[in-house]
Formats: sequence, C-alpha cells, structure tokens
Amino acid sequence: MTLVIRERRHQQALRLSLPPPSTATTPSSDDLCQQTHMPALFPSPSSHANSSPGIRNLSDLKKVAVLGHGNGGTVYKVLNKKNNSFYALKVLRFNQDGIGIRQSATVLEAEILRRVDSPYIVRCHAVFDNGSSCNEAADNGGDDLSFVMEYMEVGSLHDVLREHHRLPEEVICVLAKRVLEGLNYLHGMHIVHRDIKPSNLLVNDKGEVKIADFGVSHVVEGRFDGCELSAGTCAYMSPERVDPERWGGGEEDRDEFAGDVWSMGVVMLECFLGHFPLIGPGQRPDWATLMCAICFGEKLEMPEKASPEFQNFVRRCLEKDWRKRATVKELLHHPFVNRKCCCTSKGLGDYVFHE
Ligand SMILES: Nc1ncnc2c1ncn2[C@@H]1O[C@H](COP(=O)(O)OP(=O)(O)OP(=O)(O)O)[C@@H](O)[C@H]1O
Repeated sequence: MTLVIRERRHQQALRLSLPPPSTATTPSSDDLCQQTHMPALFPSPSSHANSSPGIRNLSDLKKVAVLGHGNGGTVYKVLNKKNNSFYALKVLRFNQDGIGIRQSATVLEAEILRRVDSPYIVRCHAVFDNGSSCNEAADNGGDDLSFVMEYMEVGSLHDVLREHHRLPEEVICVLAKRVLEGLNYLHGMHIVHRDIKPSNLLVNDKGEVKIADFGVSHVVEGRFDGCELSAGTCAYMSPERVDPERWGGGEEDRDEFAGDVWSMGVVMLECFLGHFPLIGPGQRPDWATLMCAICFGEKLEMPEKASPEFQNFVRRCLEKDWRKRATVKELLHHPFVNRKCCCTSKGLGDYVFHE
C-alpha cells in the first residue's frame, strides 16, 4: 500500500486509500465563495497543541517578505498577528483549467499533510483553499491554494550551498542522518517523496534540516503535467524513474522508496563536492545530458579526499539497480551516519552560524 507523491498519472498516484474527508473540512466551492475570509481546510493536529498557531483565517496573517519562488507559486514570510510569530505561507496559483484536478488533489493533500507530524519534516499548520476572494479569482482567471508552514529561518540547503559551496563530512553525516530519519518516517506512512533535492531540504535557526514540499508537489502536477521532465527536477531522479524500461521501473514489485534513497545520495555527494555531481561542473544540465549521466554513466568516481565510509555510503545510495540499492533502514545503520563525529557534531548549526 503505497502513496506516490508527484505522480503524473492519477490512477497510479492514489494507491493509499484515504478515508473520505469529513464534510466539516471540505467546503464546496459555493460555500467558499460566500466567505470573505477563507477558513482553513484543516487546522493543526492535536498532537502539536503547544505549537498550534491557531490560525483560522488567512486574515490572521500579514505578509512581510517574499522567501522564494517555486514551480507553482510563491513562498512568503508571514506574521501571525495572534501570537506574533513568523510562518511561511506557500501560495500555489491555478488557472481555471486546473480546477477540477485541484479540488480533488486539495482534499487528498490536506489529508496527507494532516497525518504528517515529525521533527524531521517541515510542519504544515493549515491549508486554505482560495486565499483571495472569489471575485478576485474570477477576475484574473486564477485560483489559490495556500499552505501555512513552519518558518525555516535559514532557508534551503540550496541557499546554504550557494553561500558555503561545500560542506565537511562531519556536517554531511548529521544532515544525512536527519534526512534518513525523515524518509524513514514518510516511508513508514507509505509516502514516497519523489522530489528530494537541495531546495526541498530546509534549515531552521537551530541548524536543523527538515524535508519539505512533499504533497504540495502532488497538487502542482494538476496544472503542470509534464514538467516533471524539466531538467531541474529530473536531475535528482533515479535511473528506474528516468528510464523505466532499462532499469526495471515498471516492475510490479518495484520498491518505490528506492528512488528517494538515490536522490538523497546525489544531494549528499553534491554537498561534498560543491556542485551537482553527476555531470561535469561546466556541462549544461539539459535533459539528454542528465539522462545519459543517470542511466548510462560509468560507475561514479568517488572523490579521493572522501573517507572510505562516505564513499561507501554514497555508492550504496547511487547503485543504479534499485534491487541492489541500500534501503533507508540499512543506511540508518551505516557507519558513515554512526561515526563518533556524527554523534558529537551539531551539524549545520555549528557550520552555518559560526563559520
Ligand atoms: N517553510 C519555509 N521556510 C522558509 N523558507 C521557505 C519555506 N518553504 C520554502 N521556502 C523558500 O522558498 C523557496 C521556494 O520554495 P518552493 O517550495 O516554492 O519551490 P522550490 O522547492 O525551490 O522549487 P520547486 O517548486 O521546483 O520544488 C525555497 O527554495 C526556500 O528558499
């Protein structure tokens, strides 16, 4: 029973049968049109009662800055006027063609996010359907879906790498361990992330790394069907996803979680080298080049300066045949993430704030 996020074909995506959403959390579009302030599709789960921001309406939030732009929308830093704390608000824009798909995806999305509650995953506090008033949406032919998320002060690992270029092994091992814990949690819930990359790993002011953007990407697919093959996204894809025929990606018993392990291996090697590792630093990352590198490239030359533990860890992640690739559980016991320095290092916290 597996739920695949960011699957382009819906019949394959919905392998986890979710319970029908309660009517209380799924207002019809007519209901939404009658409200000036859009209510949350779901509020914060009760297990986080202490951190619950109590955001009931988008009008509780004040935009203070733009944090970044992604494929489907914009992320804002917002102030919750009720408790004077900052959050991140991700606003996805849909045109009218995407509405049918969006509405079913929204309910599914809200269900997924409601279930996710882990220190290794960026928390989603609430989802709002249609942040702007219905009149505005009708005027500009658009429609919004807004996710109120935990604010990660430092930004993404992509931002950290842009500033620091490369990271030492004692930082990478802490990073790897946290990502593995996050994947272990998601996989335990039968959720495959399918888009692990530096811009989806966010860092807070304690230097903690958390996985973001799972699920949200599933909603985006409704409008951006086909963009999965864009160079930026496919760079971290595993061989069995890029070329299923050659690498057994279509096999019934394929371990869908193995793709996340591959992507994580690419990210960890990128942290060590300071550039995307599967192609040369000067090479253009177009689709054909990436496909060749991922599916046909020779065995990766490991950087000589890397320790034997790190080299082995990355090799186990970047095994082209998914049947031979290490699983998340195996990697959690790997010597690289259990070295003494990995247990004593504060990871990115020390590095980002004291370098
Ligand atoms: N919770 C958050 N806290 C702080 N910054 C965030 C948060 N979420 C996103 N950001 C910032 O906003 C940027 C854009 O995020 P977004 O998820 O929209 O796109 P992306 O992951 O960069 O790209 P893509 O849409 O291709 O996945 C991120 O790179 C990050 O810098």
